[in-house]
Amino acid sequence: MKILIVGTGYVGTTTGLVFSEMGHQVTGLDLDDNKIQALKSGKLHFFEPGLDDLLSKHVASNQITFTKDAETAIKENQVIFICVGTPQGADGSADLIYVKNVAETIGTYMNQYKVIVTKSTVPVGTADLVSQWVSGKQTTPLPFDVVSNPEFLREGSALHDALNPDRIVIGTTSETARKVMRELYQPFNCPILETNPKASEMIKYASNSFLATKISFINELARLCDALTINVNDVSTGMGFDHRIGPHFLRAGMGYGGSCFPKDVSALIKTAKDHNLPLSILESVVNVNAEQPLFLINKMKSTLGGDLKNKTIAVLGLAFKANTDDTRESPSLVLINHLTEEQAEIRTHDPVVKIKDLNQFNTIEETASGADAIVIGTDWNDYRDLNWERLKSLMKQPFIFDGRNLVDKEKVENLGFYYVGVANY
Ligand SMILES: NC(=O)c1ccc[n+]([C@@H]2O[C@H](COP(=O)([O-])OP(=O)(O)OC[C@H]3O[C@@H](n4cnc5c(N)ncnc54)[C@H](O)[C@@H]3O)[C@@H](O)[C@H]2O)c1
Ligand SMILES: O=c1ccn([C@@H]2O[C@H](COP(=O)(O)OP(=O)(O)O[C@H]3O[C@H](CO)[C@@H](O)[C@H](O)[C@H]3O)[C@@H](O)[C@H]2O)c(=O)[nH]1
Repeated sequence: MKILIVGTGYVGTTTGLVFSEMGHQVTGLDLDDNKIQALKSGKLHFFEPGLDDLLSKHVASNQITFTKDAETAIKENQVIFICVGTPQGADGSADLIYVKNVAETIGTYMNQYKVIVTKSTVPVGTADLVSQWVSGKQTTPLPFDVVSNPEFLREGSALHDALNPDRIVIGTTSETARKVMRELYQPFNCPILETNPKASEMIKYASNSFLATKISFINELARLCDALTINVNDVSTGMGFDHRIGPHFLRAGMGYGGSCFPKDVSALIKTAKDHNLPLSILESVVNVNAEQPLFLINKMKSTLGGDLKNKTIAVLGLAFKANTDDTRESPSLVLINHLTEEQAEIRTHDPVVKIKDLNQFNTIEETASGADAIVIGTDWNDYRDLNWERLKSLMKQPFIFDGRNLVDKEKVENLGFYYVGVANY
């Protein structure tokens, strides 16, 4: 099949490469010239393990090509995937400006029947809006169908997740489009749910919101565990053995971040408010998440003598989680903001992310030099087993605040560190 992917970010690039791998002829379209130039030369413009090999392979064989030419790309492809961003708007809703722009561009240039597939995360009712936006730009009425096909991949394991999804959701009312989607997903060995566009759109928000709820649940419980000196990791493990609960997304830490959970939970809350049906559980999920970095800040204050003014804090990790260069809504950056408000001196490190103006150092040793405390901000494997003896000799005071419960507490305590995790006893 000939497939057009509009938006070559984390989702679009991964999706395009997975379809290339399945033998389809893929075109990636983006407005951003830098991204297109990089991708054309086989270079990934973001960090995502494993994806660069697949990119060079399929660029070399021409199984995937990249362009900025929307008109030609739309005319030449019958199946079009919309993979552009849907960031959080000022009122909490998903901003559909990029989706609208793509839909109108398709309407302007389409020359024959198209299957328009929305992979971006979009609120309930967007499939109807996409139809209106496409029709609104057509000068001669041409047939098309809109399909909702949400994406569930995670950054850091995007390729694995896209190749091995837990499920595929196809939301359409068109038999023709359904057949095309079935053929496209035929090689995948997972449940395929066929439903209408609205249910499909809701499944995506419900899934992310439920996962965020699990995280806020365990984070709030961690605060109680901490007060009772109970190891929350043991509690998660014990709960997780119950199949009805499951072991995943019960890791206590600094709260969830990233380009999805914060904005998607917020968008679902806004949808509910618009229908006068407040989602009180999700509102609490957001509140707990906003408070969570303060748990660590308060621990730091009480441990380091009441306040953090002029204390030198080495923050290890800037990405919102391990194995990505994405810092959108990163809990580590939220923590750094709090530390800055507390007038702490901050030194930072990340194996992949480079941010100007963040007093960043290339090595962990440099970052820790003269520090009153090390904070683990991201669960990078690189920080799991450090040369703690050496770091201790470089630090002013041997304090570790582990926002991810990553470090071996016993080991560092035996080396003379004072360790504080998130109810990690
Ligand atoms: N990142 C994830 O892990 C993930 C997972 C599942 C779903 N999603 C959803 O997928 C969507 C995309 O997310 P992302 O993280 O890949 O975003 P991204 O910001 O990495 O990429 C979006 C791309 O779209 C391009 N773009 C914007 N308008 C365009 C236009 N009119 N024509 C062509 N290109 C255009 C941008 O230049 C950018 O390269 C969002 O709705 C997101 O919620 C993301
Ligand atoms: O037990 C856990 C699991 C995750 N997190 C945090 O939660 C956030 C999100 O993590 P994760 O879900 O692994 O990353 P994303 O790439 O944001 O993926 C989520 O968001 C995507 C975009 O919608 C969806 O496609 C995925 O299914 C969904 O997992 C990160 O800050 C994690 O550190 C925790 O604090 N505790």
